[in-house]
Amino acid sequence: MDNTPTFPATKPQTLGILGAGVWGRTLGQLVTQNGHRVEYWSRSGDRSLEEIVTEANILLSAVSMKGVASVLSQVTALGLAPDTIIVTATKGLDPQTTATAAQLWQQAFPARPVVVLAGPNLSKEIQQGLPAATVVASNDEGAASLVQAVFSSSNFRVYTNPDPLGVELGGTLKNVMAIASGVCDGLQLGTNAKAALLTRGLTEIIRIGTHWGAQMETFYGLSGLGDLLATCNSPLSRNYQVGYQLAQGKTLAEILPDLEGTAEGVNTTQVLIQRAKTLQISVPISYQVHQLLEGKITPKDAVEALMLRDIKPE
Ligand SMILES: NC(=O)C1=CN([C@@H]2O[C@H](COP(=O)(O)OP(=O)(O)OC[C@H]3O[C@@H](n4cnc5c(N)ncnc54)[C@H](OP(=O)(O)O)[C@@H]3O)[C@@H](O)[C@H]2O)C=CC1
Ligand SMILES: O=C(CO)COP(=O)(O)O
Repeated sequence: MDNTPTFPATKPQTLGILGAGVWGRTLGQLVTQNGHRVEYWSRSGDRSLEEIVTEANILLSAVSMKGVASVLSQVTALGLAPDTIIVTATKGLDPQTTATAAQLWQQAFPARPVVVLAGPNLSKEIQQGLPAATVVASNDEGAASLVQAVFSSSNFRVYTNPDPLGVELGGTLKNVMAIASGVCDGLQLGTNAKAALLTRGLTEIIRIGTHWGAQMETFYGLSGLGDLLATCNSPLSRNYQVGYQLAQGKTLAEILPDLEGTAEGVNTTQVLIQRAKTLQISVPISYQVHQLLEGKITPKDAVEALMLRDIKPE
């Protein structure tokens, strides 16, 4: 029996990748290896956004959250070809609206398929060709299947999912818990503490996500638990690095300039607390991370505050 893996055949696609940062270039590397054409757009690049948008069958945004609204308004002004599919790989919350990136893209292009790509995807490991898996989620099954075919390879196993909000929130909210995990390891609190933190952190993510309208089961998948485990247990994670260095006594102003790329969890925490307060959702771990990022408490204060909360059933 021939064990050569067979992947869904798809004719060569042209991907326009917005945001030639760490993740954009890593994703571009994956699809180039699969025989597809990639054109990058970056503010410092030599290709115009119009050129990239015009040529793309698939327009993939790997822009960090702080830039999504600006890029989106430029793309909206240009317009898209009728059959262009939008993929968003951003893991963040918009500071102005608290919306996710996919929600902003879908609001701007209501009749067009929007696919969310998220999973346990530390870029450096993927750049080394190490095996990984991810999820592509959309309300449009055909669009998700096409993106699945474009990215699938022997090193990158891609699953589809019909809950784009749950997939995106899993990847977004885990970054808050990654900061907390970095603090946990930076204070050398041990494996028991880390296990308790991740377990309660997943509960908090599910509470927020289902309140937001996502499906509970999505958070037990690759984009939820999977990405939580990868990000919270790796010094490759920028968000983990933020927490670890805060535990060592550094300030955010000292930490952020030295990071490679963007630690989305800093902005996500700020926006999440704002939204949780309005909606009165209990987010004890996120709240302590916020207090820490604001410089209002020390890492040890945060741990003590969580341990001394009123006792309750699990
Ligand atoms: N790195 C990783 O391991 C992973 C990252 N992600 C997510 O991908 C997203 C990007 O992360 P990452 O690539 O690491 O971050 P980087 O900081 O390396 O890249 C961010 C990109 O966003 C672009 N950008 C930022 N602001 C603007 C703006 N105002 N206008 C236009 N472009 C802008 C930058 O463009 P320019 O080049 O023009 O400056 C840059 O290409 C984040 O949401 C992250 O959570 C998801 C999975 C893995
Ligand atoms: O999203 C990621 C892994 O899935 C990358 O995590 P960081 O943004 O914390 O580096």
